[in-house]
Amino acid sequence: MIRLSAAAPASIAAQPPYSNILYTLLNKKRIPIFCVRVHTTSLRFSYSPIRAMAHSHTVSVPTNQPQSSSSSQANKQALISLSDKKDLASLGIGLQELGYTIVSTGGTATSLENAGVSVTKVEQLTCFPEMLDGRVKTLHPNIHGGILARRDQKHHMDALSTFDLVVVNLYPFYDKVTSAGGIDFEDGIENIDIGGPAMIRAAAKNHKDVLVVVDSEDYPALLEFLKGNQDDQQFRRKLAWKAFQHVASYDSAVSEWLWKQTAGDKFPPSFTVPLELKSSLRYGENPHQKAAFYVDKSLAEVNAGGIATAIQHHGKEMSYNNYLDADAAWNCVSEFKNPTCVIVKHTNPCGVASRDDILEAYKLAVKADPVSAFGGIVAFNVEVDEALAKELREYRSPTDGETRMFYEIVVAPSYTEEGLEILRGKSKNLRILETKKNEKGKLSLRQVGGGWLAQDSDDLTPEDIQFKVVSEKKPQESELHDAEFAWLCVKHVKSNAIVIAKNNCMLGMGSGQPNRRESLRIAMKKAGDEVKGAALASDAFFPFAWKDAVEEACENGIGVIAEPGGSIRDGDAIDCCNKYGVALLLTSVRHFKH
Ligand SMILES: NC(=O)c1ncn([C@@H]2O[C@H](COP(=O)(O)O)[C@@H](O)[C@H]2O)c1NC=O
Repeated sequence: MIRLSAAAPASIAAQPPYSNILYTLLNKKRIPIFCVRVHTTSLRFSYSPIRAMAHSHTVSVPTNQPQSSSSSQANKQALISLSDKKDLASLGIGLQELGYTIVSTGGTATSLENAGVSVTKVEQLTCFPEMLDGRVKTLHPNIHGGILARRDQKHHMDALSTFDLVVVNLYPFYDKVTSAGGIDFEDGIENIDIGGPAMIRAAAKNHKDVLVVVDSEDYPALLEFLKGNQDDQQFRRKLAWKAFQHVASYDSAVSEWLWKQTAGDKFPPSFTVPLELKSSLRYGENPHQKAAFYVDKSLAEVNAGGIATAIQHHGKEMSYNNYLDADAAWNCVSEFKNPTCVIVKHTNPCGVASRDDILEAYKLAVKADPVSAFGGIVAFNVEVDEALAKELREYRSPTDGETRMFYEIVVAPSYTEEGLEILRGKSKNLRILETKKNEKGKLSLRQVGGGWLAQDSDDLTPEDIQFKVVSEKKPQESELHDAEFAWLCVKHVKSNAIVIAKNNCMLGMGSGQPNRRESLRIAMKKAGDEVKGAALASDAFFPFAWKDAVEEACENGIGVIAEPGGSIRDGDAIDCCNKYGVALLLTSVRHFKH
C-alpha cells in the first residue's frame, strides 16, 4: 500500500471514476481517504480515521466499457438507482449500446450485471460503501456534485465526473403502507426514501444538462431521444416536471401516513392531495368549458371504492356531468341493504325502490317519475344479470307504454357475462360502469372560490338515528319503516329536500327549492294519490307549521312525518300533526345537501 501522491498516473486520473476519486483525494480533501494503491486495473484505498468505520476497498477499472458508435454519446454517464427494476435490463442494454457509462447502487448494479451490462458501483465514486443499512448510499458530494454541476461554469466542471442522465424510482412506500395487513411504524419509516428524492430533485433542477427519468414508461422515449442528435429542452423540462411531481406525490403520501401516526385531528393544519389524470373530458359542465378528470391518489382513497375507480365496460366516454350524476346515483344506492334501484337525474334521485326482486324494484323506480328517469343514470346495488339487463333493454316508459326507456349510464357492483352482452346491445353509447361500494368515514372536499371546504362525509343512516315519536299518534311498524326509507332517500336529495315514500318505494320528491313548502308541493304533485298514508321526510326542520308545509302535508293525507326538529316552532308542528292525527318523528339529525 502506498500513500497516493499528486504524481498519480495521469492516464488513470483522467478516467471516471478515478478523476473523481483523485480529485477528492488530492485537491479538495473532501473525505478522509488515507491510502490508495494504484494498479493497472484497480485502486485500493482505505479511509476514515474512525476505527469502527475503517475500510479497505478495491475499485475495479472498468476495462470493458463499450465505446459509443455515436460520438455525441461518448463519455456520457448515467446514474441508475431503482427499487422497481421493471425494464431495467432493456434500459441498461440500450444505454450501453449508446456508449453510456452506467453508475448504480447495489441491487440495481447487480440486476444490470446479471443482464450483461457493465456497471460502475456508486462506491467507486463516493469512496464510501453503503452505510447505515442503505440509509446512506448516494448522499455524497461526488454524486450530487456530478448531478448538479453547471456545464457553463468552469469551476463547477473542474475535475468533476458529471452525470448526463439520472434514472431513479423510489422505495415503494405507497405500496407498503397500503398493503393488506398494513405495515408497522418502524417498517414505514425505513421505507421512506431519502437518497432517491435527493437525486431526482437535483437532476430535475439541472435538467438543462441532466435528463431525469422516474417512470419506466418513459424508457423507450428516452432511448429514442438519446439516439437522436438533437437536443430538446421541452422534452427535458417535461421529464423534470414529472420528476418534481413524482417526489411531491411521494412526499404527500409520507406526510399523510405520518399525520395518521400522530393520532392528530382529522383536519391537519395543511395537507396535499395527489391527483392523477384519469382522462381529459370532451368538455366540462357546458361545451364551452374545457375539463379533465383526476383520480385522488391519497392513502385514504386506496380501495375506498367510488366512481373514480369504476371500470367502464362499454359505451361512450364519460362526460363531466356523467361523473357527477353517476357519483350521486352510486352514493345513494350503495346505502341500501336490500336489493335497490336508484335513478338519478341532475344529481338528484328521481326514483328509488327496494324489493327482494330487483326487476320489480327497477320498474317501481322508473314509475316514481318516468319523465325524469328518461335519459337518467340507473344504479343497482346488486349484480345485473340477464333478466335485469333484458328489462333495462326492453322496458317501455309508463308514460306512453311505447317508448323504450333510454339511459346514459348503468352502474352496478357486478355484471354477469350475459347481462353485459345484452346491455352492450342496447346502445353503443350506453356507459356501463362497474364499481365497488364506497367506504365510510372519508373526508369530503369541495371547492369554493379561493379555497376548499373539508368535512366528514355524511355517513349517518337510519340505523344510527333515533326516530323519536313526539305526536299523540304512534306510527305503526310499517309507517316507521316507510319513514326510515324516506329518510335514507332524502339525505341524497338537494336541499330543500322533501321525499314521500311508502312500501320501500319513493313516490315523489322535491329538491333544490329555496323554500321547503315549494319542495313539498313538487313532491306531493309527483306522488299524486299515493300520498295518502305515505311517509314524508324533510332534510331539515319546518320553520312554520300552520298554513305552511306541515299543515299542507297533513291536509293531503300524509300518514307520518320525519324531520330533524329543532325549530322554535316545533310545538306548532306537533300540535298540527295532533290535530290531523298524523304521526310526527323527530330525528335530531339534519341532512342538508347543498
Ligand atoms: N440513501 C441513499 O443514499 C439512497 N440512494 C438511493 N436510494 C434508493 O435506493 C433504491 C435502489 O437501491 P438498490 O439499487 O440497492 O436496489 C432506489 O429506490 C433509490 O431511490 C437510497 N435510499 C434511500 O434513501
